[in-house]
Amino acid sequence: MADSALSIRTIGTADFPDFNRVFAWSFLDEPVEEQKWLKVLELDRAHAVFDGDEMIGTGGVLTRELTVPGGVQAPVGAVTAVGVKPGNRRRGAASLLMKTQLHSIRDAGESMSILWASEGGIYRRFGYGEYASGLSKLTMPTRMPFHPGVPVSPARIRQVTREEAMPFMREVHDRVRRTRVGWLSRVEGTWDVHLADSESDRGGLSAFRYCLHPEGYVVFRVKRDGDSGGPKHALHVRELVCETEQAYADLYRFLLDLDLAGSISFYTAADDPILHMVDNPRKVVREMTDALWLRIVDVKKALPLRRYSSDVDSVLEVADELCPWNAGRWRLTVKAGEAIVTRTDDPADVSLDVAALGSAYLGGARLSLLRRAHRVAEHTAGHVDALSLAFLGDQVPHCPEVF
Ligand SMILES: CC(=O)SCCNC(=O)CCNC(=O)[C@H](O)C(C)(C)COP(=O)(O)OP(=O)(O)OC[C@H]1O[C@@H](n2cnc3c(N)ncnc32)[C@H](O)[C@@H]1OP(=O)(O)O
Repeated sequence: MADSALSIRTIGTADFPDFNRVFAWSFLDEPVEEQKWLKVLELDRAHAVFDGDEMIGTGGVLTRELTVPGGVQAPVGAVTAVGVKPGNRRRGAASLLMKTQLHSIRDAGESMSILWASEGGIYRRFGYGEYASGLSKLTMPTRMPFHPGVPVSPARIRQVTREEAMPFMREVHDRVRRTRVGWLSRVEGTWDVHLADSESDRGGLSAFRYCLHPEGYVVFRVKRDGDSGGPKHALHVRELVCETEQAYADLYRFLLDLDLAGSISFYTAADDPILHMVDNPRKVVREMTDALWLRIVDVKKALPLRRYSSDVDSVLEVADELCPWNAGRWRLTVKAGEAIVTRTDDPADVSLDVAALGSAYLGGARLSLLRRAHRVAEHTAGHVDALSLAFLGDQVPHCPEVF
C-alpha cells in the first residue's frame, strides 16, 4: 500500500532537472547534465512520484516493438528509469509507479511490459517474470581456428567512422531485429544511449570502433593491455549484427585475427553459434545471467500474438493481483502454431502466476522447469509438458540492449 501522502503524475520538460537528480541519487550516482537517456523519455509516459511538492520517485515507459516467437512484432511498454530517492524507500512509491504504469500500458493497447532489473528481488511481486531472456558473457582468446568446414568468405571488412557506419547499421539492425526473438525496435535516441561514447561512457576503454561487412557490422571497444611479450589488447564487443550466417562467421574471424588483440569478450545470446564454430569450444568461457524480465499485461491479447511449436488445448488458471483482468481461467488452444484464448469456467489443467507466464512467454524459461521450481502446478497429467514444448521456440531469446 502506498503512503497516502504520495501522489503521481506525468512529467514535463520543466521536471527534467529533478527527474535526473532523483534517478541519479536513487542509484547512488551524481546527476550528469545532458543525459542521453533523458532524451528518449516520452513525456506522456514518464511519471514522477511526489510527497507534497518534493519529487521522490521516477519511472518511464518507452514505446517499442518486441520480436516474439514466430517473428511477430509485438507492441510493448519498456519500463526504464525506476528510482526512489534515498530516505523515501519502502513507502510504496515504486508500487504506486508500477500500478500506474501497468494500467497505462494496457490503456495504450500494449499487452506486455519488459524491463532490465537492477536487482533480482524487486520485480516478481509486480508480475514480471525473470529470465524471459538470458544473457551470455563470452570470453575467448584470439587466434582460435574455426572448426574445419566453417567457411570464411573473401568479403571485405572496412573500419569506418561512426558517421559513415550509422546509416548502414540502422538499416541492417532494423531488418535483423525483426527475425530475432527478444530484439527491440530502436528510435534515433536509442542509438545515442546504446552507443554512448563520451569519456565517462568508456570506463577506461577506447572509443567505439565500427567495422562493416557487406551483410553486417561489429562495434567494439579496445582495452589496451601488454607486457614485454607484446600487446594483448582486449576487444569488448558491444554489438555484432548480421543478415547472414556467413557475415557472422566473417566478422568473428576478423575479430579473432585482429593484430595486437589477445582476447574478445561479448555479452551475447545464449545460442551464439561461436561455440560450435571454433575448433576448441572449451576455450570460450561462458557466464550466464538474466536479462529481460517480461510482464504479461493483457493475457487475452498477449498469448495469441506469438506462434507456438506444437498443438495444445489446456485451461490455465492465472493469478494476478495487480492486473485483475488477467486473473482466472483461460483456455489456450493452439492449432498449427496459432493460438486462440478464451475465458472459461472449465476446471484448470495448469495453474501459475502471471510472472511465471512472463518467464515462459518468449521461450526463455521452460514451463516444465518452472513446475519443478514449484512456480507452476499441474492438475491434469501431461499438460505442463505439452505446454512447455509448445512455448519453446527454435531461438533462445536475447535482447542486445539495456534500456
Ligand atoms: C527497470 C529499472 O529501472 S531497474 C532500476 C530500479 N531502481 C533501483 O534499483 C534504484 C535503487 N532502488 C530504489 O530506488 C528503490 O529501492 C526501488 C525502486 C527498487 C523500490 O522502491 P520503493 O519505493 O522502496 O518500493 P516500495 O516501497 O513500493 O516496495 C514495494 C515492495 O517491494 C519490496 N522491495 C522494494 N525494493 C526491493 C529490493 N531492492 N529488493 C527486494 N524487495 C524490494 C518492498 O519491501 C515492498 O515489499 P512489501 O510489499 O512486501 O512491503
